[in-house]
Amino acid sequence: MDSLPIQVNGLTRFYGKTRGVDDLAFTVERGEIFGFLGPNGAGKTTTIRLLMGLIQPTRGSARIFGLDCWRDATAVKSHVGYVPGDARLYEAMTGAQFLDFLAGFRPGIDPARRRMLVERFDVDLSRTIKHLSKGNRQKLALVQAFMHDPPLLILDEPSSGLDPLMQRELLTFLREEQARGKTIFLSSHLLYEVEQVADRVGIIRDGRLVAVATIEELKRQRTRRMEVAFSMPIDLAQLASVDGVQVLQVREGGRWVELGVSDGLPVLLRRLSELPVVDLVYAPPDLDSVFMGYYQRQEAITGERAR
Ligand SMILES: Nc1ncnc2c1ncn2[C@@H]1O[C@H](COP(=O)(O)OP(=O)(O)OP(=O)(O)O)[C@@H](O)[C@H]1O
Repeated sequence: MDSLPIQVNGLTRFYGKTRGVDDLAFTVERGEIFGFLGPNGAGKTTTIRLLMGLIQPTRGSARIFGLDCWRDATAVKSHVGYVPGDARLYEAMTGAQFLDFLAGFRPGIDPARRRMLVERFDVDLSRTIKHLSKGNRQKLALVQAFMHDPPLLILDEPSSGLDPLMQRELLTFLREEQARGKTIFLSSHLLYEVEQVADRVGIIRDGRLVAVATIEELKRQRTRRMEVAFSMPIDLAQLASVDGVQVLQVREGGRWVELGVSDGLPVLLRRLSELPVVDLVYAPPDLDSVFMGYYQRQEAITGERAR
């Protein structure tokens, strides 16, 4: 298998008149973790369903290891571990029966690997699936995707429903799989999650790819929000003069400020340490600030052209 794990070209899918995704183009290299980021309804699940050959493109193509995702869908599936966004499992089976059932289609599964995954993700195999909580179903969906040890993992919001501890465990596991040479396509609407593991990200909004960037580039684009409360009004100039810091809002007569931090955190912290801080919230990086960065840059480019 010399071909790229994923190669997408002009990929377009409409649902009647509704745009699912429009003219997507990107590749995923062997051995990388590629984050696929976008808000709800952006087109992540549509893209993944096209990759898995579950729906047909309106135009364009998607290839996995050189195979056409629609025409060669059966062959594609044997190379991929897939966690669907809405894990619809066989309700009447127990977890163990479900894994046995799937193993029937995928000969050669190593029982030790299956046991390791069940333990690691702490899956209760004895209960009927319809009686499992959302998180426990999700964990079972992870085990079935990783069980046959495929070279490519396609994961549609795999951490949804998992508690924070298990979310972290999943990210650790993905890094280990990458170290074993696996390629991972990870969709998420959580920037801070993707930032922890991905090498590159594709950002999708309203069905269109806004950008493909390395994590370093992405981090340069985004701003994080910080709220700081003080015991008395402060001189804002001390904060506003830090490079990479913007004062977004001031309330309570200068005793509460909201800052946008794109750079300069160490300098900012030194300044704050000299001020009468009583409380501080540093929000996780969010997707909106990334979009803002890209739109501002886009406007700057188009503005320059118009001049
Ligand atoms: N079966 C369908 N029929 C009609 N429209 C659909 C269908 N599936 C998706 N869409 C539409 O396509 C667009 C992209 O949806 P998609 O589910 O791919 O987004 P998403 O990024 O996965 O969002 P979420 O995170 O909410 O699952 C949305 O406008 C959605 O309403």
